[in-house]
Amino acid sequence: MLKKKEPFLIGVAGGISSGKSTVCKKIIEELAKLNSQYQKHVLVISLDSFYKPLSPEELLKLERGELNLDHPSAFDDELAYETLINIINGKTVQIPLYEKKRYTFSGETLTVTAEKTPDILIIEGILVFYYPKIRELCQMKLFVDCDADTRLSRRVLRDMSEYNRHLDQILSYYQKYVKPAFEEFCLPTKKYADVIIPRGAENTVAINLIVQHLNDYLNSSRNESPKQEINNLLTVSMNSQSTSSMNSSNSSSPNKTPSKRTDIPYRPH
Ligand SMILES: Nc1ncnc2c1ncn2[C@@H]1O[C@H](COP(=O)(O)OP(=O)(O)O)[C@@H](O)[C@H]1O
Ligand SMILES: O=c1ccn([C@@H]2O[C@H](COP(=O)(O)O)[C@@H](O)[C@H]2O)c(=O)[nH]1
Repeated sequence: MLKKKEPFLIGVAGGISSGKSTVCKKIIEELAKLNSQYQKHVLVISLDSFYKPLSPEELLKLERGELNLDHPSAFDDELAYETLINIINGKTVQIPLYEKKRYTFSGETLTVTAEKTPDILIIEGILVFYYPKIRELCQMKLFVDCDADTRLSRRVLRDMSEYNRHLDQILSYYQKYVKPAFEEFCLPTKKYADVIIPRGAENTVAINLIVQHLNDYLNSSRNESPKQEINNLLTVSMNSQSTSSMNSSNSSSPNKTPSKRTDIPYRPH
């Protein structure tokens, strides 16, 4: 068997509740529709998996609404970068799954082995394009655009119905941290996007263009054997189902490699 091509890395950024996870799922669904004998594996990782664990003191601060989880310092971007590099290099990695509701890791991990190296790897999160090393690793950068009112109303609904949070707590946290962090750290990264997607997954024109580009890339991956068919959409995230893994497929076709990336550092075991 010939060596498998390294994964094509897509970054998906956008404000809170802008529809990042939904766009990822839609891309996966549409890719799967372009069905043929070559099964393709798409892995979605959430930047949530790289939240820095909170100490008991920090948890108390969070309870008092005094800890900013929307700030770049809340994430271990170096660990996120190394994990992406290791997946790209076909190393086995453990990705911890995060539970937003409880502000902590679930204790479960997703193991990505060399055999399970994806054809397409997606990293999604509010600050994916904030960190230069992660941003520069992405071969396709998508920014999901959504107005602030819609995002806030979705956030209120989610936090109240799924996380049992109180309205006054949600709104004060939003005003104090979420909105300023969006304006200072997330929105300015929109300029790095290759594609800005208004209306998120509803934007079928944008989704179809993206899927077509990915399908061209997948069709150029001729140096591999057909993979076994796995289940369609295996959701592994404990929060908003943002870390998910699935197979899609493509037909055989021409050799075309849209990849821009040439300098992936090699990380030994
Ligand atoms: N285009 C859309 N139209 C209507 N509702 C949407 C749309 N995209 C996402 N949603 C809903 O908004 C909420 C947040 O979407 P999600 O994809 O989880 O956002 P994010 O990953 O950016 O936090 C979910 O309840 C989702 O079903
Ligand atoms: O434990 C946590 C960590 C973060 N959050 C909030 O989530 C949003 C970002 O999530 P999206 O899915 O991208 O909308 C951010 O505003 C954090 O404050 C949380 O609720 N719990």
